[in-house]
Formats: sequence, C-alpha cells, structure tokens
Amino acid sequence: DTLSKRRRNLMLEKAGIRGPKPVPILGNLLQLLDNNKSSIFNVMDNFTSKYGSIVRLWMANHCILIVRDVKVFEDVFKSSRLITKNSHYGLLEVWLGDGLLMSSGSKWFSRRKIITPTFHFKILEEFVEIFDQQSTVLIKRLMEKADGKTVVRMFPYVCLMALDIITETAMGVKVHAQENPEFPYSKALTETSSIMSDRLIKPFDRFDGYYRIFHNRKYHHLQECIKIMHNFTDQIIAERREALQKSLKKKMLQPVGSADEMGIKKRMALLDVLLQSTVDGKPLSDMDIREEVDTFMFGGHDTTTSSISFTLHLLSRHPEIQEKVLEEIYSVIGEDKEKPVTMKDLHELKYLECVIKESLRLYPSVPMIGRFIEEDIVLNGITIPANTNITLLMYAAMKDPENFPKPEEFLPERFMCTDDANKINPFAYVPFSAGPRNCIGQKFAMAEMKSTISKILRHFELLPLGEEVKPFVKLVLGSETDAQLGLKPRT
Ligand code: HEM
Repeated sequence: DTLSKRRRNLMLEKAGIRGPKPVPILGNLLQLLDNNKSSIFNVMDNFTSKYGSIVRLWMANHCILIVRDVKVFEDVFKSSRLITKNSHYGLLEVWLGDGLLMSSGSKWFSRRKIITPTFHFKILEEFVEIFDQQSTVLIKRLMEKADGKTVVRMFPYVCLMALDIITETAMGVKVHAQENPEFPYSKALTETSSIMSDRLIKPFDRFDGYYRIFHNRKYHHLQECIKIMHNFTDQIIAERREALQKSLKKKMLQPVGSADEMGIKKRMALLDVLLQSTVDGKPLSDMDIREEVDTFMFGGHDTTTSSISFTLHLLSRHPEIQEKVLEEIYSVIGEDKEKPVTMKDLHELKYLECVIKESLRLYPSVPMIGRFIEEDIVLNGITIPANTNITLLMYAAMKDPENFPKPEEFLPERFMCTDDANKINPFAYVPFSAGPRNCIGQKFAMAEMKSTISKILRHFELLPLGEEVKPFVKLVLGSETDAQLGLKPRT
C-alpha cells in the first residue's frame, strides 16, 4: 500500500498535478472536516483556483482527484473502461444493493442492456397521464397558499408529488404521499435520503463502524427505514409477479400491459418490464429486480424535485421569461387549464425545455459524480495512476465562462442556438452525465419536469416573494432557504 501510495504521488507530481499538503496518516481529511452542506462548493472552488483544474487530495490512503477540466470530462465520458464508481457511492449500497447506479463491469453492462428498453418511448408515453394526475393533486394543495402574499417553500410540496409519480411509474402502485405523507414507505424514503445526505459530506461519518459508534440512534433508525423500504418493494414485486403469471395463464400468454377482455389497456410499470426481461434466457430474480426498483426510486425522485423547485424559483424571479413560457404553453396546449397534455405537446414545449436546461446548468441536481480508476489511464494527455478516485465537478464546468458567457446569468436562449459553430460543447454541459453511464431516466425526467412545471404555470403566476435560494449539497442539490416564491391564481 505504501508502495502504491508513493507511486501514485510520484506519477501525479510528474504530471504537475498539485494539491494541499497532506499530513501523515490522515492526509487532507482535516481540511475537509469542516465541510458543511453549503461550504463544500467553496472548499472545492478554493482548491481549484489555488491548484488548477485538476487537484490532488488524500483521504487517509485514498487518493482523490477533483476535476473541472472539460477535456478530462470528455475522455472519462467517452471511455468504456472508466465505468467503475468511486468509494463515495458505497454508502448507498445497503439500500440500492448492486443495482444499475452502483454496479460495474459485466454486471452493469448486461443490466444496462436489459433496462434500456424499460424507458422506451412507448412506455414513457403511458406515464404522461400519471404526471398530469399527480400535478393536479399538487395544484389543489398549492391553491390553499395562493393568495399572492404568502411565501411558499416549494421543495416539500414538489418532493411528495415526485414521490407519488415515481412510485406509480416504477412499481405501479399509488401511495398517495401528497395526501398522506406519513405513509411508512414514503416516510422511510425521505428520511433515508436525509440521513444519507448528512453522512455523505462528513468524511468520518461515511465509515460504518464510526457512524455506528458515534451516531448509534441514527444508525439504527437508518437500518429500520431501509428494512421498511425493502419489505415494501419485496411485497409489490411478489404481487406483480403473481399478477403477471395469472395474466399469462388466463389471457393466453398476454403479458401485463396488454389489453384485457374489455379491450382496456393496462399500464405497464417499469417493474413489469423488468419482470418480463431475461438475461441469457433466464428471468431476473426478485432480488435483482428489487435492486433496480430501489435504484429507480432513489434516482428518480430527489433529482426531479430539485430541478423542478429551482426552476420554479428562477421563473418567479424572471417574469419576462415566465411570460414567454406561458405564451408557448398557450400556443401548444391552449388556454383551457384542465386539458390533459400529450407527449406530443410536451415535445413541442421547446422554450420550456431551454428554461429547464438553463436551470439545471445553474443548479444541477447532481452537482458532481465520481469514478474509480482501476488501471493506469491517459486523460487529456496526463497519465493517471491506478487506484485513484476522480470526482468530476460538473457544477463548476457548467459555469466556465469559456463555454457559457455570463455564466451566473439565467439565459435560457443560450440553448436555442442552432448553428453548429456556436453550439454548446456536449461535454461541458452534462447535468445528466454523458457516454455509456449517462442517466437512463433523462427522457422520463424531462417529460415529468415539463408536464408538472407547465401545469403549475397554467394555474399560477409565480411571484418573486421570499428569500433567494442558497444551494447546498444533499445527496442531490438542495437549498438552505428552500425554493421560496409566491403564487397568484390565474383567472
Ligand atoms: C433532473 C433529473 C435527473 C438528473 C439531473 C439526473 C442525473 C443523473 C446523473 C448525473 C447520472 C450519472 C450518475 C453517475 O455517474 O454517478 C444519473 C444516473 C442514473 N439516473 Fe438519473 N437523473 C435524473 C432523473 C432520473 C430519473 C427520473 C430516473 C429514473 C426514473 C433516473 C435514473 C437513473 C439511473 C438508474 C442512473 C444510473 C445509470 C447507470 O449507471 O447506468 N434518473 N442520473
């Protein structure tokens, strides 16, 4: 280990990669200890402005490179070898097992292949109705606050809606989280996300042994929450498997999702697609499916909550942009507030898409991602030694003035550019990551966000009330001040 440490140090030094001076044994852990949720961006930015676009950190024996160099991003994203996640993700393992987000090597490859059709356009199209129904429930809840004066904090409202959407689309069940936030599964999920977020940014808390001793109560609560979630997912899988088998027997080999005797088509949940998938002719086991369903639940609700909330806040501060989105909505959907939207309508909301993209640039739900380098590799001409973690600071790259002039400004028009010469570098704009390990739920997310944001704008004018957002890192991007705004019903 000492040899490997010396080798890594020598190679990085030779490549001119620098970083803060490590102390024996702990490395730079102490410099990272006073990390709190909102200061982590400052800590990272201070490192990169002092040491350059690639910075070396030591956490005990773990070497971590933090990177904001877009050329390195490009080499990482294009590589089919660099698909192993780094140690930070280990925290999620008790919950997500070895599902798509966490797995690597041939397991990841074969899973990705069978899960890709799960997000097929035809399946997503069926979900538009769910997006619409759940945002109708949200509108009802918001109406109580919509007096044009009350400051509304959007995150908790949006979160429960996103939870309802992902539970119904992933598992095919309604948990009514918006009406009943105390439902054990929904509560366990939000509490797990919150505990995991706290642990992620505290280097010592990440170690299970340490956390168990110093945060014993929380440790056991976390185990309890995970048990509740696993039991719930297991139960749903068992029910859906049985329903599938019955339907195959009864309806002459018609899978779930096909039309019943009355000709009424049953909607497929993502889980049903997995139940019908095979690897080398064999179906996935209940455990395999649970990992993937839990991964969808994790990947698919906090991320969209964050992006929808930040976008609504931004729109409340930019009335002229809000007006432009509304005009587009009227021209595509019409002025009837209750009319359900179709996938085709959502596709046509091009300006709204630019608004969401720009919001994700300024406030990326996933601000950084990590990889583990298993063997020496050349990235942007620099040989990076094996056994190194890299963290890509996507939030920083997306504010680089070279690729995004006036980087701090909210300018959705920058995404309207159609001429090739001025098009945005695809490796500089990466809120959904890029390459083989990009976000598999990207189209799902975009449809959900367009549907719910347009629904809210059809019903309310968003007013610039309350405090400004103060981004911080949870598992995904949150805001210390929540996402505040005022609401005025449109007549
Ligand atoms: C605004 C919304 C979203 C954003 C910004 C986002 C972003 C990302 C990013 C950056 C990654 C790469 C993570 C990494 O390399 O560590 C990722 C992966 C993933 N996302 Fe999303 N995501 C969003 C919504 C969703 C939704 C709605 C789902 C599911 C319904 C989903 C499911 C996944 C899965 C399963 C992966 C792992 C893919 C793999 O490793 O092959 N995401 N997402």
